[in-house]
Amino acid sequence: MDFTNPETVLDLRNIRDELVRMEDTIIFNFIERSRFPTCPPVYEKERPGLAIPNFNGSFLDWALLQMEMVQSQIRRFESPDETPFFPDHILKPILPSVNYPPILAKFASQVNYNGKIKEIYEKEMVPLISKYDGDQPENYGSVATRDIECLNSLSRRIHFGKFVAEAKFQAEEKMFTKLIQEKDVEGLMKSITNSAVEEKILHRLIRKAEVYGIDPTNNKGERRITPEYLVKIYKDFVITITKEVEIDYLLRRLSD
Ligand SMILES: C=C(O[C@@H]1C=C(C(=O)O)C=C[C@H]1O)C(=O)O
Repeated sequence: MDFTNPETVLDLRNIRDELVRMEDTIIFNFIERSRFPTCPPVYEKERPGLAIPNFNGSFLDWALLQMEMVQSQIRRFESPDETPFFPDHILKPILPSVNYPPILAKFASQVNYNGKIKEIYEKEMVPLISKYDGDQPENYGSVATRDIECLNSLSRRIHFGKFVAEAKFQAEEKMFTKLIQEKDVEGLMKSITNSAVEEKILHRLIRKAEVYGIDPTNNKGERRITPEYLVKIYKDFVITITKEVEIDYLLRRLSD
């Protein structure tokens, strides 16, 4: 997949191959996060002892914002597959523009589900992937660093739904145009859903969690990530929100 060559990006086989590859990134980021407890103060706004001057947000919010401000200056968010959590705060790149050819509709950057992704990650995923429910102040920096890696990999995977939607729209433009004009959300959901692909993903995740999630030298049988939790995260959140992105993108597509 080469973002300077739109044909390679809008080939659904290439997109699905990239989604498979992203599974490994997400699983290994979860494994790294699973070394630490939940550390609730990291996610609390204006937590006493963690208060950051002149900033209204949590310790994680502050760390994520700083990271995005730095990475925006090295051109990260020029890439069509990167979506910021703080779009109003990214800075002008210090590198010359790559001038990627247009791949998605002009409104694509407005389809941003990072607020929802971050809320679900903090409330639903962190309790499932953390070592235990507890606090470890000496590791707040490590926890925020791991969380940022998890959030970025989840965001890229879920917002790939825009490429999936564009590829599907171009492959069946007449059918999707009718559904969009009729604002038939149910019909759109039915048309974009491929249950066989989803089932294959969930079965593969179980195998990957069984293989990656256990230290073969660990004779206590301790797991670093459970297959059940990984399937729940993908089924209830990752795939579900990816399809919301697809529908949102398609409902706007005729405005391009
Ligand atoms: C991503 C696609 O669209 C839908 C979403 C999927 C997912 O998020 O994994 C998988 C299949 C489809 O139901 C696709 O068709 O590959």
